[in-house]
Amino acid sequence: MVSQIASIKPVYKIAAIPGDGIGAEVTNAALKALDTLSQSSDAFALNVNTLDWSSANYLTRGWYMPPDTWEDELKKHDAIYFGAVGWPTVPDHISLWGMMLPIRNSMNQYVNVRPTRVMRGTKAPLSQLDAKPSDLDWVIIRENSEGEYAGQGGTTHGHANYAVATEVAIFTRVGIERIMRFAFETAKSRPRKKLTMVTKSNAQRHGMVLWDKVFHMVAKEYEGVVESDKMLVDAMTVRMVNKPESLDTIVATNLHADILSDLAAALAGSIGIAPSSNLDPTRSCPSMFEPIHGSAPDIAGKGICNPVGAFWSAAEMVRWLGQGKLDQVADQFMEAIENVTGDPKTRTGDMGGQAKTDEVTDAICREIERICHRG
Ligand SMILES: NC(=O)C1=CN([C@@H]2O[C@H](COP(=O)(O)OP(=O)(O)OC[C@H]3O[C@@H](n4cnc5c(N)ncnc54)[C@H](O)[C@@H]3O)[C@@H](O)[C@H]2O)C=CC1
Ligand SMILES: CC(=O)C(=O)O
Ligand SMILES: [K+]
Ligand SMILES: [Mn+2]
Repeated sequence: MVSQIASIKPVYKIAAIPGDGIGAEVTNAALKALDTLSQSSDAFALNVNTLDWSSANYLTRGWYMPPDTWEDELKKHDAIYFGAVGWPTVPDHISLWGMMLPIRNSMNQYVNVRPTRVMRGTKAPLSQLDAKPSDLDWVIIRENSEGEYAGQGGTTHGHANYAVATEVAIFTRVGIERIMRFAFETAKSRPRKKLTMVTKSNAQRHGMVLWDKVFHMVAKEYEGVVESDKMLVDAMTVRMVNKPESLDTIVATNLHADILSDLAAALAGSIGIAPSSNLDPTRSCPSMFEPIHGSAPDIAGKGICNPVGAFWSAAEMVRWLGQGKLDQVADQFMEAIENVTGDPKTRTGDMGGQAKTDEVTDAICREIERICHRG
């Protein structure tokens, strides 16, 4: 699907789904930065197809994604760039199940990679506990296709005061094994070669126990290569705060990793800086890149949201698309991001500054141009 210009520069087709609230604001910022990066680096080009799938349009059209055609539509692209979905006018379970979760499921995006580290210029709450910025440098590998978000369950007597509802978590051997292998490979690729596996296998005695069992099985194959250990999720929150330097790569279920990654982002300074990659490691479907935060209705429309998590997600998209050939360009993008977070004048309110989203975006674009033209 990737075409070439003058037989050297790859052109990638991107489906951009800005979605709701600040999702749209940060997507707009990320697309500007990506445009600057592609032109300044001259290493790739993007053909961006923006899809108007949102809660506002759901309310008038009755659908988030066009029924029957959305899967084929998305599969025409090399990657998906996503903002966020969710707005107070639509129940959150309708919006999440109207767009984001079906995409993750249908596009075989069974891995969600969530790196966190303390970016230059960030005031991490952990520093009050004498932790150094370098003490927090983690990658959370989130199981993204089943577990607590499998969508199984139901409601009986929903309108009665004796209503019954079930929410069934699903853990499959195949699902666990593939996420464990991905996590061990990620840990192996990082300098510390260290993996911590998180469950709640004391209280939850079936699915979580299967997680432990498959983890120990896969761990044997990495003996002497990757150091690994196991934590219960409640104690894990304590370790993240008190001993951040003892962690590197972390693997956890859909729900646990969702929660732990918001905690990780807050410990690193702000939820506004954290990225995520929803990956189909088989590359048979487009992978999806989005900041970990939601639509933030409390600050939407004010032009003050932090676009850094969206930029970092965009850098990860470039890295994924390039399959090794665009790593240098993605690194230049990251260098630009940290130069901008490092400057107090270009930090948004969540990072203790006063800059507007547009000012940060302009600064990033200038920095990208400077870095790419430097040499
Ligand atoms: N992947 C997605 O599309 C996600 C969607 N949601 C949806 O988003 C809506 C709001 O959810 P919340 O629980 O409030 O989570 P949220 O992540 O949208 O916001 C939580 C808090 O963090 C702040 N925040 C988030 N991103 C920020 C940024 N870039 N810059 C500065 N501050 C930022 C917000 O202002 C808010 O105070 C809901 O409808 C929810 O279902 C939530 C999480 C992920
Ligand atoms: C839904 C949500 O909160 C997440 O994917 O992070
Ligand atoms: K998001
Ligand atoms: Mn979340």
